[in-house]
Amino acid sequence: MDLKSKIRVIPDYPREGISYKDITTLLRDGRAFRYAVQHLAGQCQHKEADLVVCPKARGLMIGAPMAYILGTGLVVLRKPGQLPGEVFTWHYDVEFGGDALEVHRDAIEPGQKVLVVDELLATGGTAHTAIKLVEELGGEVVGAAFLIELTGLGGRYKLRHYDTISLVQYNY
Ligand SMILES: O=P(O)(O)OC[C@H]1O[C@H](OP(=O)(O)OP(=O)(O)O)[C@H](O)[C@@H]1O
Ligand SMILES: Nc1ncnc2[nH]cnc12
Repeated sequence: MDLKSKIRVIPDYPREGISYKDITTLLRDGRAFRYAVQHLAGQCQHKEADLVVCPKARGLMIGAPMAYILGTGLVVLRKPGQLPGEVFTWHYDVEFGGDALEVHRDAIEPGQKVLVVDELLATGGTAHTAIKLVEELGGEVVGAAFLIELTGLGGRYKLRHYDTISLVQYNY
């Protein structure tokens, strides 16, 4: 299936110069959604991860069904102030500006094998933060998987010490 044809590209959103990759058009197409998640999960099966860890909002849209297919647990990284338990916080920069993510301190057991999943890899700031949070808690990152990769923004280099896969690539 041509997944690229299911993703809507919106120029100059959320601000001038950003070419926004809108996955809502893929998500509302049942066949495309299932195909994308099954294919990404298929490429990660051999990792034998214990957990999928994904950043809030759009990462969860891909990470949750991936975890379901892989039979792993699911840990969600949230914006500050949205997790009720004791948290660990990490600040980072993204294509659209700065941000921070939090994880529950007891969400990952030392030695657990973790697959980081997000819908899109751009600068790699978000995924790198996810990796740092996992490692801070003693987890072992066995790979990073993305639906979309923007190849011109250096994300893959930022994650160069980790096995990184993506289903659909754009230069920018
Ligand atoms: O590689 P990066 O430069 O870090 O960019 C990629 C991140 O940007 C988007 O998240 P966003 O912060 O817009 O949040 P959302 O998922 O909550 O919409 C996207 O979902 C990735 O997590
Ligand atoms: N160009 C882009 N399109 C959609 N989501 C993004 N997150 C970071 N960069 C993005």
